[in-house]
Parts: sequence; structure tokens; C-alpha cells
Amino acid sequence: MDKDRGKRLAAEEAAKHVERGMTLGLGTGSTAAHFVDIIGARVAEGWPLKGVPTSEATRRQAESLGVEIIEPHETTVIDLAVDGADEADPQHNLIKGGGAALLREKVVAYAAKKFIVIADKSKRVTALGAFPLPVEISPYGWALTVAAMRRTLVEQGFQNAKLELRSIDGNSVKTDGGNLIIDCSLERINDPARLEKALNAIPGVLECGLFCGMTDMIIYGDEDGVSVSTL
Ligand SMILES: O=C(CO)[C@H](O)[C@H](O)COP(=O)(O)O
Repeated sequence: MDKDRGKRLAAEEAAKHVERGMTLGLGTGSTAAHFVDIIGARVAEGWPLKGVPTSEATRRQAESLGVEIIEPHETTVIDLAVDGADEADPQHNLIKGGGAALLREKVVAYAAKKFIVIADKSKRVTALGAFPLPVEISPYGWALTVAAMRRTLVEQGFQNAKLELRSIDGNSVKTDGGNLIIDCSLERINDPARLEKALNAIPGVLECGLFCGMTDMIIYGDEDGVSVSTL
């Protein structure tokens, strides 16, 4: 399957929901990058559009395409947010954070009047959990926070959970906000909303990569076209 063509087609379908004058939440990752490209092309055609980026990488891309950037603290209105996902289930629960931008992505998606997820069809699953769940935590006392997360996961029935500080070449990955990512290898997640709430209740956890009850529409693409899921 040509995943990149699926991502592009999904982004093109999402762009049909963009109207002149909108303030857009711009997601992070290879699928969201297609959407940002399309927004850049619209701006070049003269459309008045503004973008709230969810990462420094997206900010650089949008700026290079001439999209006017709005800082998240400069607005209380986001008309439409479009972002990718690592996994999505039929109830529109998501795992996000593979690109280490989940806190900013969730702030923007939550604020948006409408949140559309775009993904190649490989991201569609019957139940979440094969993709390790990213959790963004504060660097302060991070080992204490990880120990608390481990206890919570056991309480939630994940006796075999494996928690790993995300690192590259021996260096811990820092998010754009200077935070750490803990990747939690779990088995099937039967109640994502319950797990999201339990993890987010731990001091030091800034956000967990489960996005439950936030997604209005998921557009899946593959080489043949798109399918649109609404609840
Ligand atoms: O959550 C994310 C970044 O934090 C991305 O949306 C997610 O990882 C999907 O990325 P891609 O579109 O490259 O597969």
C-alpha cells in the first residue's frame, strides 16, 4: 500500500472543510504536513487563513509557505484543527504522540470547534494498544512520576506494562516544551477513556496520548481514495 498517497488524499479531503478566514489548528507529523502544504497553496492563491502550529516543525513549514502564524496564547478561537494519529478505533478514540507533540496537539484539538483526523488506513484498528502509548511528563522528578504511572497501570489491569523513557542515541527526547516522553507498551486497551483519566490524574503527567471523545471526523486514505468516519 502506498501510504503516502493515502495520507495525501486524506489531507485533500480534510481541506474541503476549510473556509476563507478560518483560524486553523495545524497538526504534526507526515500526514499533517500534507495538510499544511495544501493550506500553504491556498494562502498563495490569496485565501485569508491563519495557523496555530502544534510543533516547531509545523511552525517552520507553515511559515515557509507564507501562512500567518497565530500563537496559541493569542487566540481563544480555533475554527478547525486537522492532525494525524498513530491509531484510531471505531469510536474515534486515538493514540497520538508518536511525534512527541501530544500536549500541544491536545490543547489545540480540544479548543477547536471541529477536530478532523487524517490518516492512512493502516492506522485504523479495532482496539487501541498495539502502538506504545506515549505519555508526556515533566522532567522534574521524572522517575517518581514513572513509578506512579507503573502503579496506576497495574491498578488498571496492565500487569505486563513496559515503560520506557523515549531516547535517541542514549539522549532522552525533549518535546518542544522541554518535557519527556514515556512510551508505555500495553496490551489491548479496553477502556481508553478510563485509562486516559487515570494517567492524567498523576502529578507530573502533563498529558497522556489517548485522545477520547474529541474527534468529530476521521478521514482514512489509501491509494484508491478516502473513507470518512463520523459518529
Ligand atoms: O501524534 C502525532 C505527533 O505527535 C502524529 O500525528 C502521529 O504520530 C502520526 O504521525 P504520521 O502522520 O507521521 O504517521
